[in-house]
Amino acid sequence: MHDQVIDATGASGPSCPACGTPEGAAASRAPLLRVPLPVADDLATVAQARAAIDGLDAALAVLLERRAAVAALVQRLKPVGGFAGRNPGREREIVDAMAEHAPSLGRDHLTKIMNAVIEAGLDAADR
Ligand SMILES: C=C(O[C@@H]1C=C(C(=O)O)C=C[C@H]1O)C(=O)O
Repeated sequence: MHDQVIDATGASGPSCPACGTPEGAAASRAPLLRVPLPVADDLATVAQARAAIDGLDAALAVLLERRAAVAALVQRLKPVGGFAGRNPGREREIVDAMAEHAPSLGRDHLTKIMNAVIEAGLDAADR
């Protein structure tokens, strides 16, 4: 297992690495998510691999729920929200940034994954 710290913001200046909130009052309210990152080469059995998947999926579920809530906020804040306000340019930027963190998945797979994530988030925001 390896520690990997991801600066999810890409922003300069001091900010919370987990949420991008600039240092200050709001940052202290943001919970942190810390998860083990399994390495496939270290796993020898189906049971070990499934346990690793279960751990990753638990973290993914937390991240996806948070992401959907923040994406729903954007729908309320921007002039045209929901599916009508879909922004392919912004979605490409998201995939490009993610591809730097996941080079072995690559842009094509990430595009498929994020398309599903974004569509499900917009659908959830609609309800
Ligand atoms: C959140 C936004 O609205 C939509 C949803 C996106 C997302 O879930 O990341 C990205 C772009 C838009 O299609 C946005 O415009 O930033």
